[in-house]
This record gives sequence, C-alpha cells and structure tokens, in this order.
Amino acid sequence: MTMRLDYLSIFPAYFDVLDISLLGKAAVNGLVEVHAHDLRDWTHDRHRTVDDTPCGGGAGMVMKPDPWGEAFDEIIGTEPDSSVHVIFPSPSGAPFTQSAAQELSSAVRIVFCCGRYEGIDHRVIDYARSMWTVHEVSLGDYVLNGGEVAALAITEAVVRLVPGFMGNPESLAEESFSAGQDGLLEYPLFTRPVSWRGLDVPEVLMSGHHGRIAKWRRDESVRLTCERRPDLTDSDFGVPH
Ligand SMILES: NC(=S)c1ccno1
Repeated sequence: MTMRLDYLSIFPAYFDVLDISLLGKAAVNGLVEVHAHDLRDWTHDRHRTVDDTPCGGGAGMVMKPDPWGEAFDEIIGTEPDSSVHVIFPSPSGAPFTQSAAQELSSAVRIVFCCGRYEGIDHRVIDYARSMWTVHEVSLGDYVLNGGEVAALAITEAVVRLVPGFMGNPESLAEESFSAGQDGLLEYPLFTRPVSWRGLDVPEVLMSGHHGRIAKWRRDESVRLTCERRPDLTDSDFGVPH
C-alpha cells in the first residue's frame, strides 16, 4: 500500500526536503507518494491573492476560503471520504502525540493544510470536517509562522512508522512513548569507547547480565519520565528507588 501525502501551502518549496534521506528512500521504494501544491494556483486575480482582512476587525490577515475550496475539489475531490485524513497544524490544535502518529501511519491519504498569516477562514476546516477525517493538531505551546514546519515534523513522525519504512522495525519498540516502553521516555544510550573524556559507560551495561541491564534501563526510563514528564506518569510507575 502506498501512502499518498499532499501538502497545500503558499510555500510549497518547504517540502522539497522530503526528497532527502529516509523519506526520499521511502518515496523511491513506493511506500509514500509526495505531492506539494502552491495554494496560489487556485487564485484568479493578478496578485494571486490568498488573504483578506479579518471579519470583526483585529490585526493581521486571514486566509480566504475560496482558494482552499477549489484546491480541495481538484486535489481530493468533491465526494465525502472518511479514509482521507486532512491535517491542519495549528497552535489551537490538540497535542500531536506518538499514538496519533501511530494511527496515521496506516492511512492511505493524508493532506496537510499549511496556514499562514493569522490563520485560515474557519469555514475551510468546517467544510473539510463535513467531507473527510480532520485533525487540528499542535506540536507544542508555541507559535510558528505557518504550518509547514509542523507538517514536516508530523510527516517524519508518521512515515517512519509505516510498515517497511524502518530497516529494523524492532528499534521502534524501545523508543520514547512506544508501547514497548509503556509510554515512558527512552533510557540513556551509550556506545564505545567505554571511557571518554573521563566519562565512563555505566558498568551494568558492560556486565553482560541481561536481567540487570533490563532493570537499569527500566529504572532510568521511570526516573527520566518522573523528572521531565510527570504528566506521562501514573501511580503504576511509582517513584524509582
Ligand atoms: N504549534 C503549532 S503546530 C503551530 C502551527 C502554526 N503555528 O504554530
């Protein structure tokens, strides 16, 4: 199954980077198909206008609904289809999580709508909700200049989970937030040399004792998660001794 990814933006060149490294390899292998579109291609005036002043007043400009609607018609179609996932990255979106990435990794089509200015006329989102499966998501509590960088981050988080993408799928099982880690943060990682600038690899990792190594890693995951992400912990994890 090939996952088709579409990006609607007034800066489609942001997505040229998807030809690089693993994502480029996934495209070559037919796992994903990438299409970036310039929203201005669906304008009809000399200035290729995509924005206008906000109704009700206020600073900045709002993206007009017409170009989005015409782009949807051409890129996605005019019939409802819940298998099409339409993503609007936005500071007012729901937190984007690893579980959301996992769910989206089985999608056949994902369309990213990258807003600029103060945002997109809300009717565009309402229309999309009436037609497809819509996700208004945020990467964090901060504001970017547009949705493009967020779309790239979400793309990487999703595509790397597509079956056949990662050379060694087992490496996914031990990552932060993975089910194999009970949703905990990943433990610290080390490799050779054993001693580096006066800093040594923890002895337990060199012991060859798999049980002790597994316990050390679990304890470190619990410790890090309790310290850095108490919101992810619950009474089951407890406080590491
Ligand atoms: N925080 C996110 S995802 C965002 C999108 C646009 N601006 O901020």
